[in-house]
Amino acid sequence: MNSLFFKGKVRYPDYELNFDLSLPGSGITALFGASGAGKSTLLRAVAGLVKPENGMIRIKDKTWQDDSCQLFIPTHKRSLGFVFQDARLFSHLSVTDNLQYGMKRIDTENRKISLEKAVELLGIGHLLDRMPETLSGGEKQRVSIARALATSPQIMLMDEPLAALDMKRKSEIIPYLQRLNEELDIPVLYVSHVLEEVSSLADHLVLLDKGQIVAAGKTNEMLTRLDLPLAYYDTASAVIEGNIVEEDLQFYLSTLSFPGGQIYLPMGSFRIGQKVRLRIQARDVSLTTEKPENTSILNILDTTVVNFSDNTQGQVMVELDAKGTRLLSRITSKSASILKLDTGKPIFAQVKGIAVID
Ligand SMILES: Nc1ncnc2c1ncn2[C@@H]1O[C@H](COP(=O)(O)OP(=O)(O)OP(=O)(O)O)[C@@H](O)[C@H]1O
Repeated sequence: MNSLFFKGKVRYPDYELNFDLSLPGSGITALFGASGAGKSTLLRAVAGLVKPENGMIRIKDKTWQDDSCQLFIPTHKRSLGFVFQDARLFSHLSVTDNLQYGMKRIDTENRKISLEKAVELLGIGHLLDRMPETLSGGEKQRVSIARALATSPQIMLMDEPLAALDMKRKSEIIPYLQRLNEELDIPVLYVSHVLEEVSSLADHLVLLDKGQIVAAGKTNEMLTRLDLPLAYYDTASAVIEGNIVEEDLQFYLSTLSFPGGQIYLPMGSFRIGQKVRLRIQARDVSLTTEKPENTSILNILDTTVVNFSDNTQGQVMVELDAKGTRLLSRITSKSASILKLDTGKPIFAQVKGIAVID
């Protein structure tokens, strides 16, 4: 039973959250939605901090709540690591003592992640003797994540862990979260309302709105679905994953291969074989029916039109298929008319800008 299963209803005087979700038991799953959508409430229901009605909360082979047999495991007996927006470290304890505090509560046989491993994964070895008040916001948050990890939890629950940090600190922490995801087999539920954060980190995405689950699925499929609002954000983008297969020292370019083709990237510090995730914004993809020659745009992908949106203020969003990988392109409706856009039509996607995520 390698999956997560959450079902139930949480009722407040002016609000109701309904959920019935089956999610993969590994990777980062983002709970995404506007303020008040119910993301934190769902996380709290998983943690047992609120008790959903008709509830079922199952983490792989462990059942934490099953109302059909009056089972409810209280929060302190659930093996979970909770990370909040503010780090909530014990101010009178050093970093080491903060880390040990959580760990000591776990029986020796259940300690699967050593303190050293948690310290190494979050890169906080140089901070161990410091007191929390001497740490930056980003450092505090890394300690707080390490403290949660050191309890060897069956699941990590993160409630907007980067929200209190500025952009620079955010981008410093994201690689640690990615590493944690690659190296440990602990599922993470990650609450966020920032699309870029979700597309950088999440393998799966649950979209919530006004207490309802709108849709759930793999991140790129969700980002590029034209029937969901994510494709209409100003920063709407697709996320692709591939491997670095070649380096061109003359032109200082690396080639990334993914199922939909090849992409050239500035060489940077990639190594051959490295897995790389890229974000391609819809506004950076233009379309042409003829394969362009003599163009300064290096990345041209062979695609098919899957679907396109109605004309909204002169703009059309186009969903493209590059041999199984979905991309988005935002063009003007005049361009759509010139291109005689139609579903199933083969078309070349010219990618003008790419952001390397990791
Ligand atoms: N203890 C409570 N009592 C009454 N209403 C509550 C309680 N906790 C949350 N709510 C309401 O439930 C709704 C969902 O809140 P929740 O915090 O889950 O949303 P969210 O999606 O996490 O939003 P945000 O991004 O603003 O944190 C809100 O309308 C909120 O006012």
